[in-house]
Amino acid sequence: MNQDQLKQLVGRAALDYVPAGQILGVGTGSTVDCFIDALAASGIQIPGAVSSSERSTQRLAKHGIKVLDAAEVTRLAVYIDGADEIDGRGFMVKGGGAALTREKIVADLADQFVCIADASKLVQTLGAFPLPVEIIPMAAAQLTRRFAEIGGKAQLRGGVVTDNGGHILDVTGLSITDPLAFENDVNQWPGVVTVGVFAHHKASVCLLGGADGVKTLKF
Ligand SMILES: O=C(CO)[C@H](O)[C@H](O)COP(=O)(O)O
Repeated sequence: MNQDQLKQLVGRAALDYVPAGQILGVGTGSTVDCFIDALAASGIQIPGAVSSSERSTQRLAKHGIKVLDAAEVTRLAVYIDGADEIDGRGFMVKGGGAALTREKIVADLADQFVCIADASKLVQTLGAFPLPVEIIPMAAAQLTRRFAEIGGKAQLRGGVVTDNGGHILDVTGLSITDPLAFENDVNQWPGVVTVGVFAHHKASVCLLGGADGVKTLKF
């Protein structure tokens, strides 16, 4: 199976976690696109979804799935989203699709984070994938220097403006051995909107698609 087929496989597997009759949190990315398509085809009835991006909102709406504002809900049982990297403890790097801030906001509303990913996303240590950081544009130069101080090389993602009007720095050269401390630390830097380490909002479950099918990792 190629990567696209694995994404479709885990997208379908995630249907088992959809709480019928309840509002669902929906992430962003190509794996989530597969999930949204599978959800629409499944016939599972939900009253609506809280979406983490304009991209997912459009796809949900295209399928006739009602999209609710985050302010309309106080709690979600389940949030389903992809990841750029996930480690053996459920800590993740996210934001390859530039939706990390809204993803963290929707994840914060949810009791359970179901990560759907192909097996290439499972890593020993976070950091090989360039770490996305949403920033206030004015802070780009100073934040680039701050990342350099901890061994990271930050590059502005050209031509990208997030759904929130922010910019994205992609940071290479990091080895994130303590994701909780790293997230705490970088979140304090002025100009950082959201760092793409999801440690405080880690996965509860990961459905990992590989050659042998879907493996369920619980954290
Ligand atoms: O964090 C994300 C978007 O901001 C995505 O979940 C992450 O980039 C994985 O994307 P894909 O499913 O396309 O591999």
